[in-house]
Amino acid sequence: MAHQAGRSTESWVIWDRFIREGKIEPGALGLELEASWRRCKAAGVDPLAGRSTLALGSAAFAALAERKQDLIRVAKPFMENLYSLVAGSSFVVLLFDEQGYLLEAVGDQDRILASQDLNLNKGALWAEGEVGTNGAGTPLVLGRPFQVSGAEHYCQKHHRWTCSGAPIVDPRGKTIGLLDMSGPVDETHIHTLGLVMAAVEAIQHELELGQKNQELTLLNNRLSSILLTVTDGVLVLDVDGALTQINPVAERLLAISSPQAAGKRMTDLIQDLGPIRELLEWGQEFLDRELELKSGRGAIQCIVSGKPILDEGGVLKGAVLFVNPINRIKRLINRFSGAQATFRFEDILGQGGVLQRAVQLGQLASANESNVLLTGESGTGKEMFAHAIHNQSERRKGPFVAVNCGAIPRELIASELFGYQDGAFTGAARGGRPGKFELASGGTIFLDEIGDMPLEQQIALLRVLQDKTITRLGGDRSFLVDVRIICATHKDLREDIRKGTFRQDLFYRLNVSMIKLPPLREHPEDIPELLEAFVHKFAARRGISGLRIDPSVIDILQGYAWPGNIREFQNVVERMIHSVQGTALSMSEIPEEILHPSESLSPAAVPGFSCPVRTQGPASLREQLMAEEREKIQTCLRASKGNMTRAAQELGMARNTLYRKLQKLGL
Ligand SMILES: Nc1ncnc2c1ncn2[C@@H]1O[C@H](COP(=O)(O)OP(=O)(O)OP(=O)(O)O)[C@@H](O)[C@H]1O
Repeated sequence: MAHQAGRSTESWVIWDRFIREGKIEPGALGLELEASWRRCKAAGVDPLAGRSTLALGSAAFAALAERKQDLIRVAKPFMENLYSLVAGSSFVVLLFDEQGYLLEAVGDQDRILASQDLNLNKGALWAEGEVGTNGAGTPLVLGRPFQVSGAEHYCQKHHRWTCSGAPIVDPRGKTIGLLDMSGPVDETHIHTLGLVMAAVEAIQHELELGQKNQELTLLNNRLSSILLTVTDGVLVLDVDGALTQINPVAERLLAISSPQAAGKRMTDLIQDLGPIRELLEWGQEFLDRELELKSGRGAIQCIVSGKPILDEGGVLKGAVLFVNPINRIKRLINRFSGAQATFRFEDILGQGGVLQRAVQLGQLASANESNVLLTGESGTGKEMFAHAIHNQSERRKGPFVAVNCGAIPRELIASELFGYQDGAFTGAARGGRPGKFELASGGTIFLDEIGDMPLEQQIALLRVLQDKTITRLGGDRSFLVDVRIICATHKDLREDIRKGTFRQDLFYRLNVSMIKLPPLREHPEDIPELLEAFVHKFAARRGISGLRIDPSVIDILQGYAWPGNIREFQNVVERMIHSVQGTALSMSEIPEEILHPSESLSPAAVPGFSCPVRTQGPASLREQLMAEEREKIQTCLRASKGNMTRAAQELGMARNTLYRKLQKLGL
């Protein structure tokens, strides 16, 4: 080590001159070292000292050690390893944090103790600004490995040392600490720095691995909690189609436990792999295909989507399947398509005998499962009755699916009712589609306008009624469907049977309970109740309260034939409420067509009209009512001596309404 001794003497001369005169021969010292000395001088570091005077208290050090526990844990074995290479040569291996606080020391205990006068204790600060140029603080300032030997140290007390330090950086490049190896100056060797750098490299690698492991564990935990919480059944497969993982939903669905599933292959769970084959062979993903899976409780129809699992190089490593039982999907479809019955028997207004008889029959029908045929003119409340029957039946929690057979093009009725299989016809959606019968499973299907159903579909419907099974278009399997059927028609089906447009056998099957809903003209006694309810409903919508109903209004409305029945009645009341101005609903709000019905709509012109015929036609009645109203207004005006505001108050109407009425009545 003679050359080291020479270098040391040389350095000491340079150091001595710098300390005394502040001068350095150009090129006498490396640039970084010279810059470090100048920083120390500027910071007022005492060159004759060198003892760390700044140290953390035990609590602060404990907190630091806890923060740095990963670094200390990872670095410690490398420090011991490094020390073992130089054991007995009075070297110590030191670990600092990024500010220069000593975290850990491994080495010759005597040597460490001997350096206590420099305060080489854990928690002591060895930053350059504290103890001058040194093997810890200076590499931390430079941000790179650096060796400081003998008189290269700024403080004289360190001149018997050689120190090699290298910063430790995390995977993102942030300095998190420093490893230093220090020993007697006569042991100075440039390879020492190399050893330290190699150890730092290994520590960094280990830290990176640790972090990746942590990230993987985190990812794994997240994946596990996703698998535990998703509402889909999830099956993870390897490339050979063996199950590697299933979530609890899939366990319940397939009625197998995770350990049982572990030994299974996909072929054990499904007869025909279908799109799963391409998924496992080519990584071809698929969405929402209907497949039949074997569960511990038998076959279950499911909607399945599959995604490949690829490695970084895009090589297929397995697949994941998302499975949903089709019944759940059906429930969702029904919920979002509004397949729910809203009305109950309490909503059906009218205490009249004919209507109440229909209500009683409806209530009887809800107590059993028989098919119901509702007949009656349009707007008599057939659909309302169907809702009420469903809502009072055992099936009230199931879906209520309404199909208007008259509104679907003939050629689509079959696919709409019975669904279709994948590829059943051009334009059919991929994966097939369930029909209304399947969607109504567990509930009620309401076939409105059944009289409009084409003959060939009547045969198919008859089969459903007989076997309680349906076959999708293009499909070869029959499904059992558990559906209650309620039909409605405004037609005379017996007449259609005679004409040959409706099948007699179907009629008898559907007609187990027949409920005939009366036209409104057959129960005019219900008009006051209906009027009051509808007035209340529509007035509330307009924010009007306490509206009186002029008795003449009821009279006129009861005298009208209502060919559109309660639907028409309801619409008329709504229009009247929209035009009402005062605090009473009077004759002037009654629409013209009710006051002066055209011949075709007059009571006598409506077939089956059977309400008591009024002695006065609506037109003369109207004249009489108008005369009454004119008289009433004139009396009021006389009493108020022409004061319009007072007269309007007396009449219970707004001033504007009174003006309008005066005009209309020709006053
Ligand atoms: N008794 C009733 N009480 C209250 N509202 C009723 C009554 N009957 C019918 N309505 C109302 O009249 C309207 C028409 O009823 P619904 O649709 O049930 O008649 P429909 O006989 O099925 O008609 P269509 O044959 O034209 O389909 C609905 O708004 C319904 O709420």
